[in-house]
Amino acid sequence: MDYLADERKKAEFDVDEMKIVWAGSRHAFEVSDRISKLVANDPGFRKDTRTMLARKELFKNTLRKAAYAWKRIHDLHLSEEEASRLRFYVDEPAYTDLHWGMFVPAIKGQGTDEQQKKWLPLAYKMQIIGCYAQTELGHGSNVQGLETTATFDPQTDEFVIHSPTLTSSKWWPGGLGKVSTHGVVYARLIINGEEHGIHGFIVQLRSLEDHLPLPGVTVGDIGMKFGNGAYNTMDNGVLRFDHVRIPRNQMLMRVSQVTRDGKYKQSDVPRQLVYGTMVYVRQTIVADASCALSRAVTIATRYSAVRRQFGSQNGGPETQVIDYKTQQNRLFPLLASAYAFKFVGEWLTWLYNDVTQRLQASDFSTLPEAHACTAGLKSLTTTATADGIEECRKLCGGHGYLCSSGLPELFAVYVPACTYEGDNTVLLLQVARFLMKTVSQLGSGKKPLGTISYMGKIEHLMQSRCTVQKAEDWLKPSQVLEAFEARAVKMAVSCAKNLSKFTNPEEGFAELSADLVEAAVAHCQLIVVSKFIDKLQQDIPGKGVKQQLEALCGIYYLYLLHKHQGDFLATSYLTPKQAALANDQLRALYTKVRPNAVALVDSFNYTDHFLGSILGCYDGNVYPKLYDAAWKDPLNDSVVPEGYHEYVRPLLKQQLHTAKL
Ligand SMILES: Cc1cc2nc3c(=O)[nH]c(=O)nc-3n(C[C@H](O)[C@H](O)[C@H](O)COP(=O)(O)OP(=O)(O)OC[C@H]3O[C@@H](n4cnc5c(N)ncnc54)[C@H](O)[C@@H]3O)c2cc1C
Repeated sequence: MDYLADERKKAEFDVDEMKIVWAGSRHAFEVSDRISKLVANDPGFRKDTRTMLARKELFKNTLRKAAYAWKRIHDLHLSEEEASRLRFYVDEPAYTDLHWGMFVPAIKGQGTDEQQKKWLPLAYKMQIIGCYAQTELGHGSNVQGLETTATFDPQTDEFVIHSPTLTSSKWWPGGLGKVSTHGVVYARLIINGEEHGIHGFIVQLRSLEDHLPLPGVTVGDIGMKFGNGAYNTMDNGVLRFDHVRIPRNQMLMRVSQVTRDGKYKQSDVPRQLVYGTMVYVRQTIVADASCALSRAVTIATRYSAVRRQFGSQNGGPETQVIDYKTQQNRLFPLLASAYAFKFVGEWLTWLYNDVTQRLQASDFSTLPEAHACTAGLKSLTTTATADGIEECRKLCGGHGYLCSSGLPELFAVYVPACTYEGDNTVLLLQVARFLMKTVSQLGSGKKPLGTISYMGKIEHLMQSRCTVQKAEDWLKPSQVLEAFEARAVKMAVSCAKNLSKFTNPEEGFAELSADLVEAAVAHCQLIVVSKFIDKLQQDIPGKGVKQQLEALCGIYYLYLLHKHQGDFLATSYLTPKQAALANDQLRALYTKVRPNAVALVDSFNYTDHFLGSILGCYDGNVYPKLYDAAWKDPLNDSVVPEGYHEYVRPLLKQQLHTAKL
């Protein structure tokens, strides 16, 4: 029986068409739909309660699943697109993620054609398994502080890779601890006693015969991480080198090279190419954010429609918690954010392709802007998603704290996204530097491009005032864009003015860094809002689909406007009355979205297998499932718990004796 059938009947739009919008195209929907069902119905991918497994068992289980996934991909002759969907739906953080997500892109982005020809076929066939070994015990964000050395030996035409200090130990690379045979290792290049900065080297770590570490290599796992199951399926590792020798041609030499006679030279390929890889990796992280958030929101929305508390009138049923305005005010902006992040992620994929094409034509004009924008969006979307998953847990009350809700695990797996591939605050500071540079160049005739082009309208934006007179005026895209642009410009200009008061700019940057981060956030929120609005300019078929997306877009920007109204008021763009009208419109949109909420999360098309949540199950039959699951807990495998007679009974006996009962 479908306990959410009545909710589904309320939908005012074509859910099947919305599924296609969410997937990106009909083709993408069909592939995703087919592969998600294939995974859900294959007993080899059964979801176990990972939290109940000890670490060794957990890891073994993950190895089995990842290997099984690999086998299925081969047996079924899946295309690369299908294979990547399969790995996604198997949903087990494993060495394969980093092999495909970091090791392969690093070789593609930084290896010469010859190096790619040699290493990529081995990596594609998984005859070697690779990790990405950059971070060390002593340094992560500050890459220039890495201490591992790669010293060129002209006698033997080799590099000697060495870890000179404890803090130079590689620390964190996923897949390194137990599985990888190779790594792209980042180290300081030294030739003839002279330093040439940090470079990547392909280093074999373990034997391809018996998988033992090669001489001079000390490697292991760094230990348990946050949560019990979660990211502990991954073998994040520690690695030390004791004068390990590798051939010269294993330095990744697309951008800079070391010749046979020990000369260091830049190749024809410009250094900026490395940014292309970063843009690629970060756009995948933004796509992951929309996925993780939509998953949490599905669980919280379905459960909020099932759960009833208070408000019974004349003996009727109690109120569904989704009908409380406070619940809507916490849940619907997250639902809207999931869609917003999806669309900005799609646009980032376009941006990556555009940047790649331009780079091939030696056009680097858009690269700094693309770099700042991917760094900022990675930061903005992962922070909002991590916070959003935790909010969804709270939206599910007590039951959200049970592992069977799927939310604790989702949170524990997701939250390191705020740290890996660049700490979110450090990334926002990079965006702020870019903003300050743009402001400083405004008078020079250099035209700001792409997502920063609004800075070209600085004179107008600095003077402009909001013209909203009634709540519905907040539905005009041009009005909304101007509000977000004016806020972003004014915050950036205010930072630039304050910075100019310092004689030492770096001192000023450090002192004002908290304000700079806020200006960067304002800029990034503008990007997300504008890409959502752009999406709505496209032809979107299907009854009511566009209207629902318009309502979600409105919720996204009006919620931000309400949350950050201090910014908008302080920059004098809005009056308090106009801010209040924005809030009135926001409430009206909640009412519009409410009957469609369950259908809007159905549009993500997640199987129960993928959701892994009793609270989020499609049929809404939550209570019997929770009750049954409780009895499967290992603690319930006998009536009297192990340890009771040993520890509790003697104490009890003692108490009974003293109390003379
Ligand atoms: C689950 C997980 C997987 C990972 N996988 C890999 C991997 O596969 N390969 C790999 O090489 N690495 C990996 N890492 C490491 C990761 O990339 C680093 O942890 C990350 O870059 C942050 O660096 P850090 O640890 O040095 O943090 P720190 O830079 O030490 O951050 C500590 C605090 O200092 C603040 N801070 C730092 N610098 C500044 C500044 N200039 N101004 C203001 N505040 C600052 C930060 O905001 C943060 O609050 C992984 C990490 C995790 C958690």
